[in-house]
Amino acid sequence: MTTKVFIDGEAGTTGLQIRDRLIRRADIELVQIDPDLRKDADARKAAFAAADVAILCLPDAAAKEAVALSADLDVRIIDASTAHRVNPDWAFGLPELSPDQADRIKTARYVANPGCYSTGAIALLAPLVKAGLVPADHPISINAISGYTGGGKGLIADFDSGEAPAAFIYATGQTHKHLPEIVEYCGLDRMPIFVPSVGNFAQGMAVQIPLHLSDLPGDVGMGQIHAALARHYEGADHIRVCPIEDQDSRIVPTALNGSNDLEISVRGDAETGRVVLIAVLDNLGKGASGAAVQNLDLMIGTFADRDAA
Ligand SMILES: NC(=O)C1=CN([C@@H]2O[C@H](COP(=O)(O)OP(=O)(O)OC[C@H]3O[C@@H](n4cnc5c(N)ncnc54)[C@H](OP(=O)(O)O)[C@@H]3O)[C@@H](O)[C@H]2O)C=CC1
Ligand SMILES: CC(=O)N[C@@H](CCC(=O)OP(=O)(O)O)C(=O)O
Repeated sequence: MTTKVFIDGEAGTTGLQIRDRLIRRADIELVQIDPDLRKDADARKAAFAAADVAILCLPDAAAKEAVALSADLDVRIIDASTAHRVNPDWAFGLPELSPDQADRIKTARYVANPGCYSTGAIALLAPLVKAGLVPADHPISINAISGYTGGGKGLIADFDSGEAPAAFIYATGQTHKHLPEIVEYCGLDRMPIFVPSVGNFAQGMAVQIPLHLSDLPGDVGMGQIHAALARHYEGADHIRVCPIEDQDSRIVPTALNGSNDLEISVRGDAETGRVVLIAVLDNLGKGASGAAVQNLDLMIGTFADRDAA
């Protein structure tokens, strides 16, 4: 039996990539909508009614509207937007967050995909806070560089037209929309300082968290930080922790483009405890479309279980 999937916002940056990932799959049937009616409430409601799962690749307001439109229908939702990420009625779509998170996603009606920067920051920090190595109130700084597709059609147009500078730093006012989900799912009591930037490359990103280990309680070493992360992600299909022996190779934000993978490096000087944790991922892969398909696959597993029962 095929699963019927409606991608609401299919013509956008995230939607197109999800479509590319699903179009050739024999177990998926895409529910199509007339492109001219893509913002028409009745046409979208009919598409929701025809689908088993809908993936929302829309601005926040349109995503909320989609949830209202489909509330009384038998359709499960994956939302790529920021609208529902810290809503307790939604499962957070990072299956590697904890041992039971994948099961939560499998059975949820509503799944909220993490943001691209958040995926990197949470992957780096949440296991360390949970292990008690980084206190919840520790002063955390997060620096990141993203490819310009992270800004959707608008930013892509700026770079395509040559109007954008080679790189820029933004959101320095500390109100970036990913901060609430980073605080929530890392288990932090204190808002980090977050400094994102964009470079003149289409996709890929690196998220960096510097740590002075001497500021952490106890006598935490770089090896302990690496071991805690390696233990947390042991057996994960899409998150790898690089060997600690590699301290010299360049870290390249575009290295995982086209994949649904995320790679963690623990770099620094073990002697002085000046360490930087780095996550590399494709903002359109594990940071958006790849993650949505990973969550869809978990949810389809639920359908398969139900059909087999
Ligand atoms: N790009 C990225 O790296 C990531 C994006 N996201 C999130 O995914 C969502 C989509 O982002 P992205 O793909 O980048 O954005 P885009 O701007 O590239 O695409 C958004 C799409 O939604 C459509 N749309 C807008 N309003 C409506 C509406 N009311 N009804 C139906 N369709 C509508 C747009 O159509 P039209 O152009 O015709 O207006 C467009 O096709 C956003 O919430 C974004 O924050 C999440 C993770 C990463
Ligand atoms: C480069 C760029 O502009 N990036 C976007 C975040 C991309 C992303 O993850 O978007 P969602 O949170 O909507 O999922 C930004 O900083 O707003």
